[in-house]
Amino acid sequence: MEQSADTFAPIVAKNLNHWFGTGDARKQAIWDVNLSVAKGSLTVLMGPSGSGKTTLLTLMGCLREVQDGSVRLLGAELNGTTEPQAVALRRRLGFIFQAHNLHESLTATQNVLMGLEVHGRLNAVRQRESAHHVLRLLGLGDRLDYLPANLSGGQKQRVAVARALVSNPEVVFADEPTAALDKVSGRTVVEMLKKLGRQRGTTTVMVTHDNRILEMADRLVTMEDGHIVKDDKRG
Ligand SMILES: Nc1ncnc2c1ncn2[C@@H]1O[C@H](COP(=O)(O)OP(=O)(O)OP(=O)(O)O)[C@@H](O)[C@H]1O
Repeated sequence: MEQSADTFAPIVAKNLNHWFGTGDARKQAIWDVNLSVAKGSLTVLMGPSGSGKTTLLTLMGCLREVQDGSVRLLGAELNGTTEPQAVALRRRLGFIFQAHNLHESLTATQNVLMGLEVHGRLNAVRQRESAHHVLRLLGLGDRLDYLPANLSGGQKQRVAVARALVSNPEVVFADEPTAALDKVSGRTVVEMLKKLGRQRGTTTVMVTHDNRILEMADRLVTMEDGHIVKDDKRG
């Protein structure tokens, strides 16, 4: 049997549509989106406010029910998936949202889901070591025991990045992860994601308006009014 690149792609969206609201208020936010994301790559979703970037990211990230069309994530079809299957799948993912705030377009439950996934594979000491290791890589080695109230916005954001990466996720979904960061820490975060892509095959899909990140992406996907209007693969 012939196997296309899609067979091995960690994320494949096909003929994906999504609506919000009901009756007269029903509005289509995603229109016939087709997207296959290669393992180990860093893909940026860009486009104007309201163009559907976050909706697409959360559909691909198993944080929103697929209404119409298909999303295959790490080999599993998300359309019609059960909650236990979704929970098992989310354990293999990392989410970096503007996480010290709640994300406005997600429900409280969806926000909590991002932080709740518990990884029981390591004992407490190893977990602590891993957490310290990632925090140090992100330049927070001297802030290990600080409470969030005593951290700056950028430091809190880097803690959120560490939280997402400590479990070695296979796919990372990030929504404006560098918005609260200065130039150097923004670059550190993206370089870390790229390094994880090279070394471990970690795949990242990121929504960003941050021009500083665009040059580091392997692929720039532009959305307008719920459609993919441009798909620029580099390298
Ligand atoms: N929970 C919701 N209920 C109703 N409409 C929604 C909901 N979430 C998003 N929308 C609508 O869907 C469309 C796409 O929104 P989405 O948040 O995906 O866009 P975006 O490109 O991520 O925008 P931004 O850059 O401002 O975050 C918009 O018209 C938005 O108003």
